[in-house]
Amino acid sequence: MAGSTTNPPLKDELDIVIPTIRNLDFLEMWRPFFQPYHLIIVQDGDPSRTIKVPDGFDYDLYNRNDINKLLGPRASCISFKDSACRCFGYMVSKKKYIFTIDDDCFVAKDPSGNDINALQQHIQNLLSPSTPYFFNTLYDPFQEGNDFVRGYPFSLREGVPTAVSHGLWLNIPDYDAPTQLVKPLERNTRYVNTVMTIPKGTLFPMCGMNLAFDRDLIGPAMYFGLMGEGQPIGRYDDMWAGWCTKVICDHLGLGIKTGLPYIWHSKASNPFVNLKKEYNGIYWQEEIIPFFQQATLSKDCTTVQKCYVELSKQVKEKLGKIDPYFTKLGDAMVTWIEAWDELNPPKDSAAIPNGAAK
Ligand SMILES: O=c1ccn([C@@H]2O[C@H](COP(=O)(O)OP(=O)(O)O[C@H]3O[C@@H](CO)[C@H](O)[C@H]3O)[C@@H](O)[C@H]2O)c(=O)[nH]1
Ligand SMILES: [Mn+2]
Repeated sequence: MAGSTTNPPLKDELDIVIPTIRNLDFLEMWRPFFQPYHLIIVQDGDPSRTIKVPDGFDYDLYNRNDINKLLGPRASCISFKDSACRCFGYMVSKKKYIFTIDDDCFVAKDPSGNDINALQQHIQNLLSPSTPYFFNTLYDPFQEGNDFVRGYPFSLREGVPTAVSHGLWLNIPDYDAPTQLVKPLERNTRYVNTVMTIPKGTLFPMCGMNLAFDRDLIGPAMYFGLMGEGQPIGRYDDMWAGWCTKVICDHLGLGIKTGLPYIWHSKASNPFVNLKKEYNGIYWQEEIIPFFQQATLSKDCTTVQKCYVELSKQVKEKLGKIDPYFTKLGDAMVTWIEAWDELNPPKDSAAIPNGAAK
């Protein structure tokens, strides 16, 4: 195990958010990298269960009683019995950056056999610009030992601020249930040493298990929707957040990167249980994707909150006809923003509303 980082980057500006229904022994493997940072643990399921956190970590733990107490009636927008509950951690954080990781994700090794400090790579991704307007064929021009290739317009080489860093996974890939059922033994052994900006106008399937983002730039868009108990859909929490986030990033001129870092995903969840959770999503997304591909936001939408509320109206209007669920979801999107703004008032009257692009 690599030695702990002597000078942890963004130590006081980043929270690590972990949704959990398990114990948190996985933190032992991450200790050298995570110990300097504050953890926000969102305990899902039965609040009377005690989740044991290994000694030596600085953390806040929130269970369902805490969520209900803090948000009151607005707690209805936070999912129960689904990893979507993690977005509560994004809302209560007071830091500029968030890294979220699942409790069955461990430290992976790079091809040289070194432990990968996923957090450090995410921070590097977030602190360097994105290039959504023109594709660099040598991939991330800001990566050490790389640059823009011939023909890349110099007027575009400054790039745009990076709002999201989407990491990947070795071992158990994030497959949907049908794929998992037909390929139960498939493991991802491919380590691709690159980071890419997702081009403007292109959606992507955002996975929440190894994800980091800039709260000030895009936080209010990171709502993981209504999933789990009482809802007709599950395991589309991160997908929904990713589609809303990408439309808003494109509108506000922000970037999203995918690729490094890798984590080692250790546990395959039950494909039959997953199929029950996903089946509506698999069917509905054939209409949801065109909705997001065609979504446009007016020029008055100058903050993430305004974009998000505008999007919620379109969700109700255009997706509400698929199923009443989307009307409920559209309302929950507004409740989320109300709760976000109540917990995250602008720092001072002159400040740009939280979540607005600088
Ligand atoms: O009801 C629940 C179930 C799980 N959690 C916590 O959420 C993460 C992910 O759980 P798990 O590893 O079992 O799920 P996967 O099928 O591997 O991954 C899915 O979860 C999402 C990504 O995070 C996405 O939908 C899929 O990739 C763990 O930390 C569980 O402890 C929960 O809080 N509540
Ligand atoms: Mn998992």
